[in-house]
Parts: sequence; C-alpha cells; structure tokens
Amino acid sequence: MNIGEKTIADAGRGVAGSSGSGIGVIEVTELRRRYGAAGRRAEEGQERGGRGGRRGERGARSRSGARESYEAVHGIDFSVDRGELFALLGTNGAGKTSTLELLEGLAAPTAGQVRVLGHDPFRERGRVRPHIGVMLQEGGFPSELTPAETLRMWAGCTTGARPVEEALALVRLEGRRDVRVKQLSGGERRRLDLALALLGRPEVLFLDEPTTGLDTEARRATWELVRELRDSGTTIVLTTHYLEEAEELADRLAILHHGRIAAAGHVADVVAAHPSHLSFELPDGFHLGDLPPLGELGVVGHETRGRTLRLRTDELQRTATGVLLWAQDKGITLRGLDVRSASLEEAFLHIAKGLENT
Ligand SMILES: Nc1ncnc2c1ncn2[C@@H]1O[C@H](COP(=O)(O)OP(=O)(O)OP(=O)(O)O)[C@@H](O)[C@H]1O
Repeated sequence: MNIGEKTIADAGRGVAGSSGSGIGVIEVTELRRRYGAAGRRAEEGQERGGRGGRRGERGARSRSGARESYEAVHGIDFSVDRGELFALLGTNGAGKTSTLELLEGLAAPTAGQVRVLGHDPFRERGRVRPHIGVMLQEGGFPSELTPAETLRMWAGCTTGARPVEEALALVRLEGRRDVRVKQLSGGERRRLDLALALLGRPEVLFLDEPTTGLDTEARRATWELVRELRDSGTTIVLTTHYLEEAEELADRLAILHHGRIAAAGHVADVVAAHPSHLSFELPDGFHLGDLPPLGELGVVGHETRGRTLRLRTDELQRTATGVLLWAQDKGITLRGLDVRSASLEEAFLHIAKGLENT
C-alpha cells in the first residue's frame, strides 16, 4: 500500500537531534505537568482532544478534588529525530498519556519546554496541528455515523486529506465502511481512530496505545503499517503496554516510572543495562559455598529458593562457562538449568518494581 509522499515542513530543520544522526523533530526539555491545585492554570488552558475522549473526565476528576495536586510528569528530557519511532513505556499511571498530550499541544506544560517541528505545540497550535496526526487512547466518534461518513466529515476539516477510500484501506476497514460506528467491534474502532490520525498525511504521528484491543492479526497488520509510515519518513511517538510491540517497532524508547525517565535509549542498550540470569538446582550434598567464588564467575547477585540457585550476571558467557566447568569437574548434572539473557520485559519489570537504584 502506497502511504503517500510527505511534505517536510522547513520548520523542523536545524533543530538538534538526540542521537546526532538526524534532525530533532521533537525536543522535550525539563518537562513537567502538574494536575490539580498547583497545575490548574495549565489544565484550564487545555483544549479538548478534538474528537472527545477521556480528557474531559480527567479534568473533572481533578476539579472534584480526588487528588488535589499531582505531578504526573516530573522533569523529563528527550528528543526524537525525523523518521524515528520513539516508544514511551511505563506501568499504568507512569505518565505516558500526560506526556503525549503535551507533545500533541492538548495541554500546556507546568514547566519546561516542548518543541514539535520547531514550534510550541500548545501556543503555536495553528503552525503545528496541520503537520501532526493524533490517535487518542480513547477516541470518541458519533456512534450513528459509519466509518466512511466519519472519515468524510473529518476530511472536511483536514488540509490535504487522503481520499476516504485510501484511509479505509490503510487500516483494512473497507469491508466495514458502511456499518454504523456503534456496531463496530472495539478493535475496528481502534483502526478507525488510526485512519483518522493518518487522514492528513502527518509528518509527525502520535499513537496512544494503538493496538490495545486488537486481535493478533490486526495488531501485526498495524505494526506493518506503522513500519511503512516510519520508513517513508514519518516521525512517530507511541505509547504501549506491549513490550513485544516496542521491541518490534521502536528505534529508541523511554521507560517512565512515576513521571520520570527511568531508562532510555536503543532497545538493545536498555536491555543490556540489566543483568542476565542463570539458575539451576543444587544437587544433594552441594551448597552455595561449594561453587567457585561467585565474583570470579562474574556474578553480581544471587537468590536461593529451596535447592534452586539463581545467579544474576552482566557477563552471562563467563558465568555459564564457569558453572558448567565446575559441574563437569564434580561430575554432576545440573537439573533445571536455565540460562537467560536479559530481555526488555525483565528490564521493564525491574524498573516497574522500583529496583533501578538497588
Ligand atoms: N486530570 C487529572 N487530574 C489528576 N490526576 C491525573 C489526571 N490525569 C491523570 N492523572 C494522574 O496522572 C498520573 C499519570 O497518568 P497518565 O494517564 O499520564 O499515565 P499513563 O502512563 O498514560 O497510564 P496508563 O498506562 O494507565 O494509560 C496518574 O497517576 C493519573 O492518575
């Protein structure tokens, strides 16, 4: 599927990129967002997300005083280069959507700065909006309209919109073009949401949990589409709870924890910063102290559960070789032997449990 040529706004040129390899399309500096009492002024300036969604509810929650003042984004910095896909990860409430809304220009930061294509997306919304596409976490469509009608209506407010049929085909909704939105499945609505975000052929695309609720096939099709968009030069920021999605798609990522960036970089680097594991059952008659000194094996920590010993290491090959040579020397078989490289999931869980500084 041809996803179309991009018009690259000159506004983005000349902004330094983080990796040094490209042009910084998005620049985030010391960004903060506070909800409630202290952040009310910023929230009062907040616009609704165009197609509704849960932002109104959130404002109401804040005004009802459920939580008077809360800093959801706590001084974060990052930048995204042109044609790069940057993923924001984190547990529920980590601050992903709060950050994304600032990038989308839907709210003003309490402090710090955001630049999208060289402009402030909140104050210079008119200059930024035509170049960005936004897929909210929960879009709101008129339920009586069909996807084709919804797209046609939205195309009327979009400069240089794709033809409606092309947008439907991109998200594989051609067969559902004339079904009322209220009769679409959750996954189909999600795809309609994506079609709306793609309608204006955006240079910068913001996707808030784009594949939540999609079945495996639809998820993979969305990944393929997102990859094609990125390869054609679209800069993409997405949030996701699927670590596999981040591993599949992201050039770089940041893991948020309590509104701060706990880890960031290329997926391989984030993973490499976390230890690998080797575990096995200590044979009867053997104890931890019978192993060679753990430090010499490159072990940085260990746990025992019953007879099972779990070693943490930054040098998996050295540790595994040392343990296997020891077992061979003693003539023993290590039952339940499991040698496991660090994964994004482990890195994520480590951060989510707040273990980063332990
Ligand atoms: N309008 C609001 N008023 C007060 N607190 C809010 C408001 N909106 C969000 N929060 C709080 O800010 C924190 C960050 O929320 P946010 O939605 O950004 O997290 P998230 O990482 O996107 O979570 P999820 O994965 O569940 O979507 C949460 O603790 C949330 O309760």
